[in-house]
Amino acid sequence: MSGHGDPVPMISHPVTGLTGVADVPGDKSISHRALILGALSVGETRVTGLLEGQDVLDTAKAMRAFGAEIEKRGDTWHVHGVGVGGFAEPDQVIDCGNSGTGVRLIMGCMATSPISATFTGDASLNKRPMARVTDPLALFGAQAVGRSGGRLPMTIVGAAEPVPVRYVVPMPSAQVKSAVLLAGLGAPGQTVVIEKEATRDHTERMLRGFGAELSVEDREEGRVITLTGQPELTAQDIAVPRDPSSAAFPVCAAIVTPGSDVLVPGIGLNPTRAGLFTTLREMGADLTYENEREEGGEPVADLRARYSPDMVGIDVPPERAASMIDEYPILSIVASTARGRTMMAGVKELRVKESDRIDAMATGLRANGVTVDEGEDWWAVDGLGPQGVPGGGTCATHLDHRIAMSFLILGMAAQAPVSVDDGGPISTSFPIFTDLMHALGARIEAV
Ligand SMILES: O=C(O)C1=C[C@@H](OP(=O)(O)O)[C@@H](O)[C@H](O)C1
Ligand SMILES: C=C(OP(=O)(O)O)C(=O)O
Repeated sequence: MSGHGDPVPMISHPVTGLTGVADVPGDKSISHRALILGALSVGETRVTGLLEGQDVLDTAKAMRAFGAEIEKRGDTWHVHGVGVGGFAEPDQVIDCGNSGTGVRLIMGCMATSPISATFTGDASLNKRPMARVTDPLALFGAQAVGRSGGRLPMTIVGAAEPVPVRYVVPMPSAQVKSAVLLAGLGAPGQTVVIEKEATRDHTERMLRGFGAELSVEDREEGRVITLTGQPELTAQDIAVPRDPSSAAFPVCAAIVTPGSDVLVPGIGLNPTRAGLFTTLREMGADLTYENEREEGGEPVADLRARYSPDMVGIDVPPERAASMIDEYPILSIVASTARGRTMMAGVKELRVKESDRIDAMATGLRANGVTVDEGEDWWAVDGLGPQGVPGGGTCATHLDHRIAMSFLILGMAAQAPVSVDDGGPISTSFPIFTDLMHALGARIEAV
């Protein structure tokens, strides 16, 4: 359950000299998948470094409702799976809280079992589009009945005799790709998923790691992923790398706050996730990769970010969007303190996240004295230069963790404090955000 209680208004004051080491939590995408694939395996999967954010805790609860046993002992999460085809029918509604990843991946993995389940979420998740997942699940033989416009609450009746599917994903979405692949596990024969633009590939990497037969080919039609259904997945030991999407916040805070020097160790730099860091370096950020290495098959480095007073606006290449899709809110904050215009195109997916992120950021930036232009699939921020943003505004976060964290970082580098109406959702992905930023020298308070 999201457990989202009363709004938590917060204020962030201008500061200088953020310094220290920022140990950010585990990767959210990999944490969801570790629990789901553990539940679909035979044996005991052990997970360390799991993100204990509300989104992932809601996925753990859902996996228990389908029959997996999950418990934490010491620092390790133990998942006793039921095997592919072994899901039980839940006797309660599955509440995925605020999490698009949770609900869409779980719908996928139950859709080729002869069971039904009803899904719901919080006020944000219940506005988000689900037809993008239920359309391909119907091809396997599953049925979905939800609210109008394909919204939650929604019941999925799994296919009793699933057939394999060949599906071209119509939008750049790792959640849709993953839902189809997870459904493909329960269907006999080969399921083929084609994506025109590469999105985060954790599902493919982890399915292989759990023993599935899966191949990926780059062809003219796109990235062609072929999965052989009905495998026996084998339990694994997983060390979850730290989340680049969470690292983005202390990294960007250091870049915009005078006198800062922050080390963010052990960050996964999978190329399908690292677009923000490339973009920041192109804008002139003093951001270096130290101690580059491989961990669990993923490239990892310690990120060192220092105050960067010579940042300039750039055109962010649209083909980079999928590799930094969750980072546009915080990029727009950095852009507001750079010199010149930053153009962000090819980003209409931002309109269907926890909030309409273009609208939420544009409105909040304007309330703090920044000029923003926008169209359906693009937006542009006119930078005011270092310490040039007046600040002083209050920003609506619309149950969106990334909007809340982004504006709290603006407050550190603006001329006057910046407020958010609700910092509560931060705990969905980055429960230690406020403590971690305080340890670096930030001044964020609940008001
Ligand atoms: O697969 C995943 O773990 C995710 C995919 C992305 O969503 P879309 O697939 O909707 O782009 C991203 O925004 C989300 O935070 C996590
Ligand atoms: C979009 C996000 O998550 P989800 O889609 O899982 O709610 C996010 O964390 O920025």
